[in-house]
Amino acid sequence: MPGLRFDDLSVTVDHHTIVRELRLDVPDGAVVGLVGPNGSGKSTVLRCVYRALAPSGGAVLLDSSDLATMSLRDSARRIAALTQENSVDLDFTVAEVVALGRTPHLAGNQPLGPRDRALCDEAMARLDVLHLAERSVLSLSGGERQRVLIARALAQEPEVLVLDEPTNHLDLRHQVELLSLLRGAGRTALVVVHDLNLAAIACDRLGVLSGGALVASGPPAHVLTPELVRAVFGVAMTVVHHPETGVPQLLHSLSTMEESPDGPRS
Ligand SMILES: Nc1ncnc2c1ncn2[C@@H]1O[C@H](COP(=O)(O)OP(=O)(O)OP(=O)(O)O)[C@@H](O)[C@H]1O
Repeated sequence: MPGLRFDDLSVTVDHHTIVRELRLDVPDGAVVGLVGPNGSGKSTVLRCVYRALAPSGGAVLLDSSDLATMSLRDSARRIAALTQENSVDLDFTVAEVVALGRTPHLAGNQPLGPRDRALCDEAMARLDVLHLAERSVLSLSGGERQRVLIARALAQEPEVLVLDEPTNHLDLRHQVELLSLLRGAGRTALVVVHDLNLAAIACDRLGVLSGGALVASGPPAHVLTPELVRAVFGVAMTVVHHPETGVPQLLHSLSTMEESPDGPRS
């Protein structure tokens, strides 16, 4: 079961509590989705995993060890992140950006070895960017860049993948390919997903955040009820089940928006 564990994690910034006593497990090999409205604390939780933020209370445990007790280099070897802040503003080639994923495994200025190169090539092939290897990342489309950054995370060979909205910018085929890859990789992953239907397909379990607190967690079929979606997102949805897989999917129409006291929201 060890993987990632949030042990009463709290984050307070400027006397404002953004994440409140989060208890959630991401079991070894499982894909867990974090969902919730804008500003509910999802990215903040991820930041504590890739250590851009330190918890104000509680801890994040990796294989039962508190991340705060590990060196940054050690956790960087074990955890790869695709973040909202990831930027590729420098004029690097795709191959160079993906190679950065190997940095935590290399000593000093040690160059890439044959195994490092093979891992980078494999990651680029899996994300369908191998043909772009020599292109400048500055010349790529948004979806191509996103795939390059995910390839970099995979090339790192992490124990845990932390992905903040990985399907952003991706077209339908690349969304499906990425989610299949995540499902098939057998790698522990914590993923922020806005699209509840994609989350239901891709994740073994979901954690629902609202106002910084975990309000539900469990398999998508247990969590994604019309009542929960209405309470957390303020939208009335119809839940149907995929005829072959049984996975829940949410249907909505604009007429199902909750009415505000002033009338329907525009
Ligand atoms: N450094 C900070 N100082 C003050 N407030 C912050 C800081 N970082 C985050 N917040 C606030 O904490 C809340 C949670 O932010 P967070 O980015 O974790 O939300 P989120 O669920 O990922 O949102 P979204 O779906 O919009 O990406 C927001 O209201 C945000 O404005």
